[in-house]
Amino acid sequence: MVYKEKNDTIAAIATPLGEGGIGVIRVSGADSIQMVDKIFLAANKRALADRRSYRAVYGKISDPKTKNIIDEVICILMREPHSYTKENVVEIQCHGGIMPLRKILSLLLEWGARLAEPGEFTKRAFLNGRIDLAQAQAVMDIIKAKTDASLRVATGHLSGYFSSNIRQIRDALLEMIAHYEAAIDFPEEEVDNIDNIQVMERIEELKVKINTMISSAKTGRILNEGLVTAIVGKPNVGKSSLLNRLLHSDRAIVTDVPGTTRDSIEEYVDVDGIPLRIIDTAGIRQTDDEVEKIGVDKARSYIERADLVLALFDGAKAMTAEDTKIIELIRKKNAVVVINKSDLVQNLDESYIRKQCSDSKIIHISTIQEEGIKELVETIKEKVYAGNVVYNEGEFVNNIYQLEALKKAGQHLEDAMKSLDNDIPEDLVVIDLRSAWEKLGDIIGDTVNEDIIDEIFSRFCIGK
Ligand SMILES: Nc1nc2c(c(=O)[nH]1)N(C=O)[C@@H](CNc1ccc(C(=O)N[C@@H](CCC(=O)O)C(=O)O)cc1)CN2
Ligand SMILES: Nc1nc2c(ncn2[C@@H]2O[C@H](COP(=O)(O)OP(=O)(O)OP(=O)(O)O)[C@@H](O)[C@H]2O)c(=O)[nH]1
Ligand SMILES: [Mg+2]
Repeated sequence: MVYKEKNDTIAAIATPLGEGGIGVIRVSGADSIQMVDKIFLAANKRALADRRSYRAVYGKISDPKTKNIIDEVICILMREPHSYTKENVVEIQCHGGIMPLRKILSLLLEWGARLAEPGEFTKRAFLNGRIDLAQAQAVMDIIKAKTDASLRVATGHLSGYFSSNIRQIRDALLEMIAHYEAAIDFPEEEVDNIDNIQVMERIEELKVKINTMISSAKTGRILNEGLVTAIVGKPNVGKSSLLNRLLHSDRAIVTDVPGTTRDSIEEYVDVDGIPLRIIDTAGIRQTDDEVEKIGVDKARSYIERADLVLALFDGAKAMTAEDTKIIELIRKKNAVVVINKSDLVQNLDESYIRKQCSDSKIIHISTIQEEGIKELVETIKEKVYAGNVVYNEGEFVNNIYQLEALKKAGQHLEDAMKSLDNDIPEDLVVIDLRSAWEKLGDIIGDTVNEDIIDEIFSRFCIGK
């Protein structure tokens, strides 16, 4: 890789700004230890420069010019290459308020440090070879994770699980490329004759692996961003009650007046590790009320946009024209039919729903008695994980950048197969194989260009 980064000394506040127990300022670069020594006085008077790596040293930060003491702190010393960035790192732990943090940072800037860009510490960890690009992106996913499952995906990526799958495919490609190149360069020599059929079989295997990863991206995205779940149904069936039940709180207003919910409400909820973005919609019916009409239109558009629709019916009442309208709207969607109020005497004829929505599961619940909620949650989970051949969460593709690179790599392999099929000269096959190898390299940051790297790290937070 032809990518050079100045290794000047950078500093940033690494903890959120607010009131907290402790705040951390991070300094990284060749001069970081000498720089901190200028403003830090250890209780035992020894300079950090004389201390061994991975020491915590108690002392005070003061302004060398005014001699004013700013805060009492603990400094942690990590010498290169044994630190996060593989450079000399000092972390200053002060009291967690904005004044000590800002004053210490500005002193460091005054004494020669440069303010770190967002993600610059992790970028250095990447450029200095501690982690690859997929692992670096996982660091940010860990910080952003909101549920157990999304955290598991991210830690799987950070531990290199995902990257090693990519590396295996790349190694296999490189072996094929080398073989072909030897045959092209030394046609007279005793290079093993290449059996194209055998090569095609091996490419096919690699393509299956890539496609498996591509198909995991849908679940990966859901675990990262949340499953957009719309609760729809005619007025008064208990949509808002279900939202509240899943949220374990009284978020939405529930009354026995049909048409209570006028606008859609969106809430984020962790359902057994799966992040759901639940939308409680206005009951769908013919109405002359102008405001309610807008709600109904919105409900329709949510059915279109949602990843999953929970279609609610009132089990205690006979089917109405409004119910059949709902059925018509959800028939071809990824939907679960939920029949509510199972605690009451049942009057709903389900056979029509069963016939019309033959692909949808039907679940009976009572939001009041909390019946069937567990089964509903299990069904949602099954839907999220369905169709994945990958079972280890650390292998899920969870970002668009990786997905696009995988798709392009798959396309190049497809092209290589076509060329082989049509007896196109081997040097052209090699070009396709090499393009696929390069695209996979983008994912782990082996072949990727500088602009893309900058773009990726610019989305990180400050101090990371
Ligand atoms: N205080 C602190 N906590 C942190 C970090 C940090 O940089 N500082 N991390 C990041 O932001 C994460 C941990 N990641 C890290 C990864 C490697 C090394 C490191 O110094 N590795 C050395 C020494 C390992 C050893 O003693 O065996 C090495 O691998 O050579 C430090 C943190 C989360 N917690
Ligand atoms: N018996 C019984 N009543 C329920 C159940 N779930 C909801 N209800 C009642 O049904 C009525 C309507 O509930 P909501 O949650 O407001 O219904 P909604 O579908 O949001 O209604 P709109 O917002 O008007 O479209 C309320 O009186 C609830 O207490 C249930 O499981 N059993
Ligand atoms: Mg409602």
